[in-house]
Amino acid sequence: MKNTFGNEVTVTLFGESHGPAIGCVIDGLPSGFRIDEEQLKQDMDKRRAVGAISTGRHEADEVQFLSGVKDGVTEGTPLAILIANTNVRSKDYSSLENLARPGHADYTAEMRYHGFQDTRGGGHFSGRLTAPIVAAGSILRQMLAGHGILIATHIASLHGIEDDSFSEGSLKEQMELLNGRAFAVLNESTGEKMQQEIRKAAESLDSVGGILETVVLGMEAGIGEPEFCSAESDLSAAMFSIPAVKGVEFGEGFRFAELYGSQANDAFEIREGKVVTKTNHNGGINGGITNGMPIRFRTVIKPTPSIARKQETVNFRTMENTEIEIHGRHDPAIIHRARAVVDAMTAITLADMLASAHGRQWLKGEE
Ligand SMILES: Cc1cc2nc3c(=O)[nH]c(=O)nc-3n(C[C@H](O)[C@H](O)[C@H](O)COP(=O)(O)O)c2cc1C
Ligand SMILES: C=C(O[C@@H]1CC(C(=O)O)=C[C@@H](OP(=O)(O)O)[C@H]1O)C(=O)O
Repeated sequence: MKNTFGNEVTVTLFGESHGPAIGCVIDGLPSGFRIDEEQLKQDMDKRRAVGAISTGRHEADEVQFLSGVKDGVTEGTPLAILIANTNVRSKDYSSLENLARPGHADYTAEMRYHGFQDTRGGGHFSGRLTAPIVAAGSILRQMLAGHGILIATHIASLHGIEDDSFSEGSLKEQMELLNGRAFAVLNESTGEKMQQEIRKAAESLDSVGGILETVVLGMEAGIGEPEFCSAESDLSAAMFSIPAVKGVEFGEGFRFAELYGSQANDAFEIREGKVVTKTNHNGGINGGITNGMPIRFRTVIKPTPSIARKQETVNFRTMENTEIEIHGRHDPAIIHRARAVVDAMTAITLADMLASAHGRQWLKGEE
């Protein structure tokens, strides 16, 4: 099983949705970093399910440190995080046994694990496994913040409803605003419409998806590798590790296809003694290496696969065609919760890249 991400700083995930607990082990951390547990709780709360726009499976998502932390300070040894599963309802899955939920991982899990997988609540494939990712990401994001690196994500669009765009002049203020919001939109009245759209989908026994847009400010130039471990490859590998992510694009992304080179290029200039670009169509990365401009990428989150409508499927043990009706507790949209996971995976990836360049102790603010 390949459940470890990273090189210098690694995060290993474990657990199943209906097991006793889920968690992760973070290795390669610097020693002597004081974790802001209040900030950690706020980050966990951004992913937690609340209200009618999320799954009815509400959990406290309380983070327990099993090792690697003494008196709130990292020891530099493996930091093990445990989050208890306290609200499982496994009977929801008894009528679904051996049926492949369309869009979910039940059939591929069967092919990969030969009948020994636990598919209840999505098993190891569950969105639930993103809770420890957010915990690990929060700790690393706190370290990056000490170096002036700021990460923020908004719901750029949800089922066709578009949020306002980031504006170059007030990027930092917009990012701070987003990080303080439970529902990550720049325009709150658009946010209301999006939440209405999620409730509408749930009422019609359906689900919706959308696009998340992430910006990273304060990332230095010169980080990354030219080909295989390019900044784009590492960040997209991180994004594709998040369940329900089906596409990632940097800068103008697929819109580059419609542009001339003269429109796609970012002209350079010297501003206050620094090399900058006048535009940022390339999303802060050239040749796989950061260029010091804000990193900008978009991630598409598909509609939740488990919907209550009747669907066609198969029983993969009896090899018969059949129909499936899913009556459990599911998110009518994943996107507003996935935003915290995208931020976390961004922090994990950038912390790993920076620790590879400068050494792990640099992360806590030492050269
Ligand atoms: C935060 C979060 C919550 C999720 N909630 C659900 C859910 O309630 N029901 C569901 O069927 N899938 C949910 N998913 C998505 C599935 O886990 C995912 O679609 C499935 O594992 C198949 O993987 P794939 O979509 O990447 O191919 C969630 C994902 C995330 C990130
Ligand atoms: C519990 C969470 O989401 C779960 C993700 C999920 C899936 O298939 O991904 C299926 C559901 O699990 P259950 O059927 O046990 O309620 C969701 O509730 C969570 O994200 O914390």
